[in-house]
Amino acid sequence: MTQNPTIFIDGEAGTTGLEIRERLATLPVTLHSIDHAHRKDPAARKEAMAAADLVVLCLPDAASREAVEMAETLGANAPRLLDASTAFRTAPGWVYGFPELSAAQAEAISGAPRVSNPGCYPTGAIALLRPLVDAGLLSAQYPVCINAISGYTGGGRSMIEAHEQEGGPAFELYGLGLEHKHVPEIHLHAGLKRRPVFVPSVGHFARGMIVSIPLHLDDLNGSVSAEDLHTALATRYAGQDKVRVLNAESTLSAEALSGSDGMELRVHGSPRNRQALLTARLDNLGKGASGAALQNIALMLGL
Ligand SMILES: NC(=O)C1=CN([C@@H]2O[C@H](COP(=O)(O)OP(=O)(O)OC[C@H]3O[C@@H](n4cnc5c(N)ncnc54)[C@H](OP(=O)(O)O)[C@@H]3O)[C@@H](O)[C@H]2O)C=CC1
Ligand SMILES: CC(=O)N[C@@H](CCC(=O)OP(=O)(O)O)C(=O)O
Repeated sequence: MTQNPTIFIDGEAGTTGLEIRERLATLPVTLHSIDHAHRKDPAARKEAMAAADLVVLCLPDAASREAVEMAETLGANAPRLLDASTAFRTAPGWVYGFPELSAAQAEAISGAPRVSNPGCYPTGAIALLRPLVDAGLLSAQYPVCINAISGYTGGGRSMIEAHEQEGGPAFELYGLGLEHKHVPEIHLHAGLKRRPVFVPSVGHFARGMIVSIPLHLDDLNGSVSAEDLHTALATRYAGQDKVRVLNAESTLSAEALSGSDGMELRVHGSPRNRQALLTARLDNLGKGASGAALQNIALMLGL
């Protein structure tokens, strides 16, 4: 009988780490944990890395970079890495962990030594934009503007405490310097040549997310209709179980997919006014983080 692969989650006690640990119960893997008191002890972490086939990093960016350096010191015994932080999502040598990105991406992830798990907002934005750029419907030079709202769990432990203990704001825009850490990732993996404007916001609800992108149809390539955009998305994601392309709605609630690892894409529009609105709805902790991590773990370990 062959042994189950061993996984170590560095940052297991954090928001993302805990969610991944819960989901791992559905896979034939052995989880190697370290005592909570030693969770930041370099020697204990290095030992756990050496014992693992795959290390999942659920750490802040700086700690993630240090963890990668630590894994490198193991030389030939270095485990494969899946990083949940923002640190390596546009870095050379890392494969972007969005299996639905293109026909070849799932295979690239399954063979990669280092995979970066996508950000929550980029998951929605890239899923909407990339197939339209690839199909030639949306020019890579289009001045894309992306609006998004997230549940407060997206801000990790400190934001969760602020909302649950002090009662956070009902709704707030942030990232108003237009330099949010997710913009480079969206810019690169959506295939855009022009840097998109990204306006995130957070609401006083735990989990859920909507990413929305308005488009002027007359500024797209050719005489494109909202239906053409829907068809391009439906064709790209046909047969995918996590990403579904659905019909337009008149209202969308951000919390509807809370607890799910799926994502819903829609194209809304006014044919009369030649305007469209692309939307992606997901759980920021599901397909936006831990659900995607589980897909990548299963691909990397051939499970
Ligand atoms: N929340 C979300 O929606 C998403 C988060 N992510 C990414 O996942 C990563 C973790 O985020 P999140 O889970 O929300 O954050 P949390 O703050 O909830 O958790 C981070 C965890 O890492 C631990 N930690 C911090 N520094 C070190 C260190 N030097 N060595 C070992 N452990 C350390 C923390 O311990 P302690 O609390 O004791 O300091 C904590 O357990 C981030 O990079 C984030 O960008 C990715 C997708 C979505
Ligand atoms: C609401 C909120 O604060 N969201 C976070 C994004 C979620 C996150 O930190 O995770 P990833 O970068 O790994 O996706 C933010 O805007 O910084």
